Amino acid sequence: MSTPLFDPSLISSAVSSSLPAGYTLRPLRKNDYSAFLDVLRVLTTVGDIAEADWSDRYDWMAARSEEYFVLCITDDTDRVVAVGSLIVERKFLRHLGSVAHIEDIAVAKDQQGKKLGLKMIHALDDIAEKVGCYKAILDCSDKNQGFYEKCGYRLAGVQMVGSSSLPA
Ligand SMILES: CC(=O)SCCNC(=O)CCNC(=O)[C@H](O)C(C)(C)COP(=O)(O)OP(=O)(O)OC[C@H]1O[C@@H](n2cnc3c(N)ncnc32)[C@H](O)[C@@H]1OP(=O)(O)O
Repeated sequence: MSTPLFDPSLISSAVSSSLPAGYTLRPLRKNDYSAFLDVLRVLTTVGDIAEADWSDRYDWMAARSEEYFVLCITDDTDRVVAVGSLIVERKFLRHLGSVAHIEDIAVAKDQQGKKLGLKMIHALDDIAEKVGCYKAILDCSDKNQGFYEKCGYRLAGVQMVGSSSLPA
């Protein structure tokens, strides 16, 4: 079994124990390569990522294990069925406060509707609190607003995208 991306003790035992029988919450591991990327494809374009490039990116995140928290939910066969990330942004304001950014939430199509997305958000919220973030924020499309409201989030502000040549 490969080393987890971050300290597994940060994962809420209350959320873990509320998953359906046989499902587990755990940090991303390097050997999740194709399974993790397959779930992410439910969300958006991932592209063809060579295993060596995956490995380099994984190592880069692992070297920043107090900033990058990538979580997986696995089923009773250890298949990755849901993924989600929390990135900690360190600031000067709020007495050197930190903000948690919730990113890249995806549940495999055949596993949606089992509250796995909700549990993923609750587990990430719990990590945000444990590592001392003063708030957790995310961007989502209109069609997912209701999901995040069910997770306890509320609409606040407007997302703006720059007009530069950067792809959206
Ligand atoms: C910050 C970001 O990453 S935004 C990107 C979000 N990801 C995607 O759009 C990828 C494709 N979609 C998915 O992977 C999933 O459908 C998710 C993550 C949106 C939801 O995950 P699921 O596990 O299917 O949802 P879950 O079963 O936890 O639903 C929890 C509650 O939200 C509701 N819900 C789920 N999706 C939606 C939605 N799009 N709109 C409104 N309500 C929703 C459910 O009905 C449920 O309500 P209930 O408690 O009253 O029964």
